[in-house]
Parts: sequence; C-alpha cells; structure tokens
Amino acid sequence: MRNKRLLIIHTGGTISMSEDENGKVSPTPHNPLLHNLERLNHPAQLSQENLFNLPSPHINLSHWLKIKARVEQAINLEKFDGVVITHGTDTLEETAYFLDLALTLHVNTPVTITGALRSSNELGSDGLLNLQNAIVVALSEQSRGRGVLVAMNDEIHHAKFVTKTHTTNVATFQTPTLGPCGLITKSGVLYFQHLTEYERYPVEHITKSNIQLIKAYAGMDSFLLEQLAQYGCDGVVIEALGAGNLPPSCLAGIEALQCANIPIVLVSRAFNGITQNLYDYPGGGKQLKQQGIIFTSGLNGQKARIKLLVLLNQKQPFSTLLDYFNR
Ligand SMILES: NC(=O)C[C@H](N)C(=O)O
Repeated sequence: MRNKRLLIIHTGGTISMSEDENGKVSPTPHNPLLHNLERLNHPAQLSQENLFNLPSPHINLSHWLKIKARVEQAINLEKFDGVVITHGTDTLEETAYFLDLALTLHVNTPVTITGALRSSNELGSDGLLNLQNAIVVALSEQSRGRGVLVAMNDEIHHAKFVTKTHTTNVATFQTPTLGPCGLITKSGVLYFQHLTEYERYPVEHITKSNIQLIKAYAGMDSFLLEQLAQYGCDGVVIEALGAGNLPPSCLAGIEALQCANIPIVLVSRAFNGITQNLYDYPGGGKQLKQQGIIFTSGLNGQKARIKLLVLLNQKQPFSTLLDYFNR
C-alpha cells in the first residue's frame, strides 16, 4: 500500500516565528518549520507550501477564501489524502470554523489545523509537537467525516466549539462544556465524541460581510445598536448576559435593528453552557426570543458571527435563519 500524501499549508503565526535576543517574537523571512519536517515521525509523504506568513490578527475573510480554495484544490483535484494547516493561534478558531462550514469537498478527507504558543527557537517550543499531532490526526482513517479538526497539545477539538482560553499557555485550546473530542496518544488517535450533525454550507462569493459583534454589559445602552441600525449592516451578533438576557436600557436599540430588518443572533458571554429562553422579564431571554432574536446553542460570539456570514451568503438565501442556528 502506498504511503498517504499530505499537504501542509503554512499561513504564519507563532509556529512560524522566532524570538530575538530581546525576547521579541516576529515572523522570519524563512519559515523555520520548512526545514524541520525530517524531525517528525510519521509514515506519510509530505508536501508543504507557504500560502502566507502572517500573524493571525492579520488574517481576514479574503485569506479564509484563499485557504478554502487551496484546500479544495488539494483534495478535490490533486487528490491529497489529508491537509494540515498551520496558523497563528489568536484567530485559529475562526479560520477553522469558517473552513468547517464553507469547504466544498467531494470526499471526507481530513483537514486539521494547528499552531503554537511558543515560537520555533523558544525553550519548550510546542510547534513541532503540534504539527506532528496535526499530521497524525490527518492520517487517521477515524478522522474522516468529522469536519475540520484542531489538533494541539495532544488533544483533538471540533472546529465548531474550540476556543482559545489562555493568552500564552500551551494548553490554551479548549472546548467549553463538552471537552475535547479525542486524544493523540503514542499509539495513535482515540476519539470519544461525535457531533450530532456536521454542517456544511458551501460558499462561493461573499457579498454580505458587514456583520458586527457586540458584547453586552451591565447597564448597556442603545447607542451602538442604534448607530448600526442607522448606518446599516448585514447582521449583528450580541454576546448577551447569562443564559441569554439583555439590560432593558438597550432594548430600544434592538427594536431599531429589527425595524431595519437586520438579523440579530444572541450568544452568551458566559464561557460555559448554552443560551436558553428562560427568563420572562423585560430584556429576559423569553421575551427576546418572542421578538424574533435568534438564539444559538453553544457557539461563542466569533463563531456565531461566522455562521451568520456563511448563512447570509448562500446561493439560495434561507427564508428562516433560525432553523440553521438550532443545529
Ligand atoms: N500563538 C500565536 O500564534 C499568537 C500570534 N499572535 C498569532 O496569532 O499569530
């Protein structure tokens, strides 16, 4: 049997950076990862390329579309058996989830994404180990059909729920409420969770991309919401309080957005748990839901923003977004 062919697409981030003598970390003209692959232990035939060399706070929608196109070409046309993407960790979860929703793949070929918290020449650098993790996951037959997977620190997480939880700790990537969906062990991968549904909404062109993300706080007023209603945007995601409640002082802003036909998606600013329409008081979840605000189950704000982006840019627009946010 031939060895599996994997493509590694580098996009930048700390995993491709180096530290200087003053302790400052920055991108290097030559990606240090490119020359280190022989140190890894795997049975695959590897190809690699630098698509970008960007810190992940520089990554935006146009980069997501380029990564998506490259992955689709690699899998659908060049018939790679798996794709590994290296990426900065700050926005890794967003790139992962965009790809998870929007990739058009003809087969269930694994796509994994990884990064590092310590640059290539730092003591305890985690980049090579994480790359090895991502390769092992991409090579596993068990990874097929699970959507885009984040492999780091010997854990596997679904793109949908994983989030960066610590600024610098190597164990930063976690899946709140559920935990990882699998582990990477010395003898291979071990999965113990499946999503109930793997969603895919292929996107070709993005025309509606002005989707704003706002965090609620005690005493929040209507200022920002009214500004958005007045100037116009394609959608608003609000990180609400607790199980999905808002201060009554911002309800005029909600009404203004609804009068302007701007869809509003509600997530919780709480780290764990899901939003629920529990409370029946002004600004309480029950009343917000009755007013037509879309509640999500378990997505954080930045992920809900991506889901709204992808759903609003389908060829056939959905008459009701709500059904898709319940998945
Ligand atoms: N650890 C990292 O990769 C953080 C870096 N600022 C980035 O996202 O590019």
